[in-house]
Amino acid sequence: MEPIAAIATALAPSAIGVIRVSGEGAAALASRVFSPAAGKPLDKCPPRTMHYGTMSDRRRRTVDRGMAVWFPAGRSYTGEESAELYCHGSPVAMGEVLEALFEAGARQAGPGEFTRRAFLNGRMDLTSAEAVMDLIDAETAEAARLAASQSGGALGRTAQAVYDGLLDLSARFSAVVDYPDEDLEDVRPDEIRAALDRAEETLSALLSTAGRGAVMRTGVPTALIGRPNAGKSSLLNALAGTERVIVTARPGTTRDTVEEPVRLGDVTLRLIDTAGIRDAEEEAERLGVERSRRAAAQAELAILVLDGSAPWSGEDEQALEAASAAKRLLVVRSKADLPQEPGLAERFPQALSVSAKTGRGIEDIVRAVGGLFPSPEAAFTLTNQRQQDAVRRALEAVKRSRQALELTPDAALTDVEEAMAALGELLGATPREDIVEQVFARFCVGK
Ligand SMILES: Nc1nc2c(c(=O)[nH]1)N(C=O)[C@@H](CNc1ccc(C(=O)N[C@@H](CCC(=O)O)C(=O)O)cc1)CN2
Ligand SMILES: Nc1nc2c(ncn2[C@@H]2O[C@H](COP(=O)(O)OP(=O)(O)OP(=O)(O)O)[C@@H](O)[C@H]2O)c(=O)[nH]1
Ligand SMILES: [Mg+2]
Repeated sequence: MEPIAAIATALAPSAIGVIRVSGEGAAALASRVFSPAAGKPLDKCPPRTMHYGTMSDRRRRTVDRGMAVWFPAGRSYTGEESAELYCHGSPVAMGEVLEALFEAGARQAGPGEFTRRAFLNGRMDLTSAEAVMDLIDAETAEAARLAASQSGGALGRTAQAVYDGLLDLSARFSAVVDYPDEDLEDVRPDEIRAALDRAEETLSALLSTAGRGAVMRTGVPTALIGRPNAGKSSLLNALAGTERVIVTARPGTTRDTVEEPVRLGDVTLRLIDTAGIRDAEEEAERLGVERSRRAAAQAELAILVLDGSAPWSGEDEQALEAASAAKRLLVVRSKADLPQEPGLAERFPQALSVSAKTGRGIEDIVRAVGGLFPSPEAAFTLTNQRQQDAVRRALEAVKRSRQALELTPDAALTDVEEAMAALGELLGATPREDIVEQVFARFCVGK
């Protein structure tokens, strides 16, 4: 394809900046802008080796000294002939080098265009391409790890295995339907049933993780809920390891919700400190309490903070109710360094006992959160709506096929093809051609 070029690194003064070129004649094109110090032009140097030299602008004046490499077609990221120039990370100098590349025949690459070419050249499926983008955008270490695994094809392989199973099924099916006179090994209904059940199982497992990917990308929205003075703000500070929010001995200190990302073990929480829940008289506090309830309702996790040194009260009751609106609930008894109120432990035997003051029990919270949000298997985690939609459609079609099988096998085949089309979308493959190809390859019809 036509050569494209772009600055691949951030446009900010930095130690090194990389310019990338990909497409037909990329090496020769880069050779007109980069001259190796050793004398031989870059495209005559061995590929995939680094060379030191000078970079020139449009008028062949030296703008930088750096390194360059070229990759032959078939052995590069995009699959096309490519080159990379390693300049000093000066936005201005790199802009000049890029202009020179344009003058030599490249055009500016669009967003994601290198990866799109890698996909078009069959070097990765669509889920891997998406994972490359997810990795770059990852805000949490966990999300980065997931994306790295998926960019290597973990999710794609799972979807591909389901696709291959359905392809095999429909290929046999089609052969029977299209060539009824040929002596073909018949497709046994129980085999079909088993194959469809396997597909359904895997697709269900995939769908059950939907949403988890999105939560992980930015962290788990987590509301700290409790009555005034329970110790919510102190707990946030203890978990964050800094005095992020105001703590005072006066009940009703926190009014507005305050959010702070906190990494606990493998999981990043977006901790939301909230106003203590009670029947507030003053308007600002009342509005604050409303926000607390809303934060809990929208949270993936609520941490209910009960003052371990004080008896259960009606306000705790209200807080428990508010916290229960979250998807998950973790109960903690605070102020473990003070004499404890025995009634609370009886009422909530599972509650963790923590002290923001001494740090006792904080490790238990980290462990509990890790248990609530275990690192999902990359092969089964859908990270976006597109993937979710495609898998949901595939699953529905497989279920329909399973039902149709008992009555109208022809309809069952149509549904299998629909499931494949949905998975094909997920992977970026095209099913129809594959089916035809397999029918002839595997069954030698017409021999
Ligand atoms: N310098 C540089 N670093 C980079 C990239 C890049 O394009 N250039 N990448 C771009 O995003 C990422 C790495 N991805 C890459 C994937 C494949 C190949 C590649 O050349 N593959 C060949 C050779 C494999 C081998 O030697 O075993 C191939 O698959 O045939 C390069 C980078 C991150 N780091
Ligand atoms: N001894 C002891 N005191 C604590 C602990 N945690 C909080 N406190 C005290 O309890 C009081 C209230 O703490 P906060 O963290 O402000 O409580 P809160 O739940 O945020 O209260 P509001 O913002 O009013 O809803 C303060 O005087 C804290 O010093 C603890 O672990 N041990
Ligand atoms: Mg507070």
